[in-house]
Amino acid sequence: MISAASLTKKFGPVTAVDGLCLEVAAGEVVGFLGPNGAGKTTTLRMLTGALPPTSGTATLGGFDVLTHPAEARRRLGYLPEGTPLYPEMRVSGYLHFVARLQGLSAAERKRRVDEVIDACGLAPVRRRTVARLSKGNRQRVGLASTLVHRPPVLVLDEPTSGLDPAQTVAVRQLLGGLGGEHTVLLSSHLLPEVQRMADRVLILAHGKLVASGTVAELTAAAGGAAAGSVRVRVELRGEPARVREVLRALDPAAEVEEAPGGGGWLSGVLAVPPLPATDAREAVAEACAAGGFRVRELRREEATLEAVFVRLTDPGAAP
Ligand SMILES: Nc1ncnc2c1ncn2[C@@H]1O[C@H](COP(=O)(O)OP(=O)(O)OP(=O)(O)O)[C@@H](O)[C@H]1O
Repeated sequence: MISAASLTKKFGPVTAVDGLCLEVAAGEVVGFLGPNGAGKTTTLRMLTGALPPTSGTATLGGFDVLTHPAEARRRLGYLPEGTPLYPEMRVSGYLHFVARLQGLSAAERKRRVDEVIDACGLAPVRRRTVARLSKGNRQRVGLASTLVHRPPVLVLDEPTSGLDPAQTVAVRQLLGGLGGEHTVLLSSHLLPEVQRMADRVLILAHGKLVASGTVAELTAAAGGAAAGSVRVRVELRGEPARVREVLRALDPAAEVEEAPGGGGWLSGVLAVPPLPATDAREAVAEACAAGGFRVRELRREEATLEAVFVRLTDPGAAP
């Protein structure tokens, strides 16, 4: 539904996007992650036809965004960064205006504007001018304007950026309801957001795709990449030097420090290499029992998308 082939953009000496290839299938919700300056906005602008690439092609619903812009745009709802809105217009007037630009008939406009006002929770402010809206409501108007012509493809650049936590939750819920009916590509800095909403994640660094997969696939790969070992966290009580000695027998780099709350409890984090037919936690539990330590917590630490992101986009770790 969305596809890019060898998409490249150079701004003078800066290569913002470097030979990017991607595919988003119909009905998928894909999160687009990357640190500042990775090239996310530039990519989304090229995918939507807002910015011509230096080389490569982008298609929406099978239509090349440069050679068939009208067909491609009809299928697209694009929420650019910092939604441009007309501050002096009223909410419903603005949405009618956008619907007319999208070629909807008068009857369709009336029906669709009412529908998106309801779907986006804008009924209480429909008569307000855009200038008087909160940032969260302005963002909802931006989203409503991308949905008004029922586009199958949505490209959303940082849809929750700058919102307070309550507004973020509301906008996220709104976006959460869009999967299935729409194909969504959404950029974000917020890893938990992407972790919750996206079927699949693309990670961009230095203009190149460095990872693509489901959240589960990427986190599993990150866990495995740490020398195939499993990270285990344990909270225990024992003589600190002896605890260090026992845990470091399992992992020479085990970290041991005072646990939050004090009271003589220590916290240890260690990476246990793969053991034949034994769970890493069992090995730690056995070592603690043999050391005579009292254990109050023992758990496997799952790699988070955050860890994947840091590992893949860290300049020191970048390929
Ligand atoms: N119009 C432009 N002229 C020159 N350089 C640009 C232009 N737009 C973007 N760049 C450069 O291209 C690179 C990628 O920028 P881009 O805005 O696409 O990154 P991003 O991943 O969206 O970052 P952010 O998360 O900060 O929005 C950056 O080095 C940026 O400075």
